Amino acid sequence: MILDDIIKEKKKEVARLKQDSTINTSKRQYPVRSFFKMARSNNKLSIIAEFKRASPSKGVINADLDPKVQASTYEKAGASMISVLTDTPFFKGDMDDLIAVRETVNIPILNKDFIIDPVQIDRAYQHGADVILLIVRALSTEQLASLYQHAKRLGLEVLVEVHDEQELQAALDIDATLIGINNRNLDTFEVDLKTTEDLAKMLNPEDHLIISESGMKTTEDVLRVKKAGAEAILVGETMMRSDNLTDTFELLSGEGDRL
Ligand SMILES: O=C(O)c1ccccc1NCC(=O)[C@H](O)[C@H](O)COP(=O)(O)O
Repeated sequence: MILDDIIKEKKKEVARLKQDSTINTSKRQYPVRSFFKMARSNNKLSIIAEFKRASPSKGVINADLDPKVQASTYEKAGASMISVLTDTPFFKGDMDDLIAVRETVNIPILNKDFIIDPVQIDRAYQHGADVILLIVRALSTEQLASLYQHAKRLGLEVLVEVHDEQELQAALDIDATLIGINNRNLDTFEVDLKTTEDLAKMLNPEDHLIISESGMKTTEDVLRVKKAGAEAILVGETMMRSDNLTDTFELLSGEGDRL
């Protein structure tokens, strides 16, 4: 299973990070921005645009893009947040990508990685992330609760990612507010937007902000998850392959034609 392989690598990375004396949360130079407030004050769907060079399901997507150029274009095109994949072995990203994006834009930044230890949260915080990702599938109940609390203590928001009812219950048990419903099954890589339709029914929009993640390519895709209750979408591949991001944003806002 790919997630097991990724977590194996993360354990090695965490061991290295624990020896890294430059990780220090007091070194953060940026204010923490709230994605939740931004999305709630937005009277339309919020778009989270992802910087993702490669992925296990698609291989290399676009290895050569400059994170500063791409981030600046995302911000100008109307992104509410930028998700930066900082995993190297499987996604060909790194923390320098996040640092470059933080230096370039003013909107919130999500550090998309496979977090299993507080040291990864400290590193994300130090370098200017505003939101971190916790994938329920990758964590024990205890790890999920303690990593969530660690991030909240630093003032970060936490996107808690789920793919089925049991995982959603785990997210509800820790009182998560930002719920990412991943339409991609991380075992099979199959993408089904019905995942958002099914799980969103279990959530109360007053208490939870639903972010539909993965597999969105067309206006119809977006309208479908929006109708199911998503207030935000997280889009990687479609953004990274786009040669006209203004058009892509228009289409994914539900304001244009089929991509
Ligand atoms: O994208 C993958 O292949 C993948 C494989 C294993 C774990 C995570 C994976 N993706 C991370 C993501 O959640 C997506 O990058 C994100 O939702 C955007 O998806 P997409 O718009 O389909 O690129």
